[in-house]
Amino acid sequence: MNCKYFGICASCTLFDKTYEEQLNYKIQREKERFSNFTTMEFDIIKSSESNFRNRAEFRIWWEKDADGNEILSYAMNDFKKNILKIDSCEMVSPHIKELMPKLITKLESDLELSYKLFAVEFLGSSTNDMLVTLIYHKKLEESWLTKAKEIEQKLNIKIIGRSRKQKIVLTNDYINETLNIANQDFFFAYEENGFTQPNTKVNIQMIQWVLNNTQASSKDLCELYCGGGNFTIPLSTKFRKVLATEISKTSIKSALRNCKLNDISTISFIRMSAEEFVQGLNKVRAFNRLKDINLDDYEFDTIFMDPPRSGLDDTTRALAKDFPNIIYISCNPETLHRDLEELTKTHEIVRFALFDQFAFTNHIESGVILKKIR
Ligand SMILES: C[S@@+](CC[C@H](N)C(=O)[O-])C[C@H]1O[C@@H](n2cnc3c(N)ncnc32)[C@H](O)[C@@H]1O
Repeated sequence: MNCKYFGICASCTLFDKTYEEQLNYKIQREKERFSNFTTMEFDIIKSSESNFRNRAEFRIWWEKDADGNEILSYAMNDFKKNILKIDSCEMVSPHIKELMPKLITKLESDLELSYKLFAVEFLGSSTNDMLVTLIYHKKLEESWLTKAKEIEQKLNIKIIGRSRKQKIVLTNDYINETLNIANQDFFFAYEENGFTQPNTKVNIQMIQWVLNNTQASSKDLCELYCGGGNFTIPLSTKFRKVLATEISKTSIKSALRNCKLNDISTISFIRMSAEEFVQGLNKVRAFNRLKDINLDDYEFDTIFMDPPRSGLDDTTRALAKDFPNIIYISCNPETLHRDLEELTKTHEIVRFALFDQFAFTNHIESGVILKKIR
């Protein structure tokens, strides 16, 4: 990657390798890790080599120049955990990269906007929508709002101001995204505080891979950890009905909005933790949140799970074993390996993919399709 901070900034831990070298290193590492389950060829989905992240967060660093003027810089940690001032980043999308210097110049020129500014978060879309969250260590007053509105208009972005117990939304708190999957446009609104996949091009290919490896079914899909419906909405085209659950209120709000945007009426989104949903489905406990859902109406043949780094808990793992088909997307190969120890007692792996969602870092996303054997 053509980055002047490569090897200094701690974000890209595999800085000493070319794109292909870092990818091959991760492929070999994961082949070895999962060799006790499968020796099949993995499907490999590559990232762009630079400018692939549609969200990014930077600290703000303050200092005085020789004339006593306040100078603002974006900052990251270096490998020794010291502050590293940066003026650009090769990981972020072209839109974020282009906006970074313009924004810092505007912020720096106005004390109302720059004073006690602590961090900046960018959330962009491939349709060029851009949400910028400015995080402060001070109470935001009406005077801040006026100034923030000015740069919102000048830079054609949406601004949110955050401080302790304060969230000020100037226009709205989401961005619009359109993903073209299998020649069909799917529409999403990504909430500022909800989970979104960081690498849009790899995300599109992950969804595509899941669709390619899912047979159209006259039965139903059960999804856990559904976020804002990133997989749910395209995948719903393959099933009669979908029941999808997720712990975050923000993500469920986003999922419901996304369903409307795509005019889909076959999905029910419920805010529940995976652990609670297992209790509800097994009728161990009654939940008010499930009162409008007749669980007996569903005839599930597939479970789709995209859990956080901690992977599945014991009860969710046990539940998954009852389904004929399991689709498991994982951002942590260690917990995926642990979960497969159990899932492969009843299911066989029929397809395995590695998605290089986090290029130049040690992280890699995996996808596994399992079918019931007994
Ligand atoms: C890796 S994200 C996947 C989201 C979605 N599949 C996507 O592609 O955007 C994991 C999601 O699990 C949710 N989550 C975390 N812990 C959970 C739990 N115990 N039960 C249900 N959902 C949980 C998070 O809020 C997050 O939205």
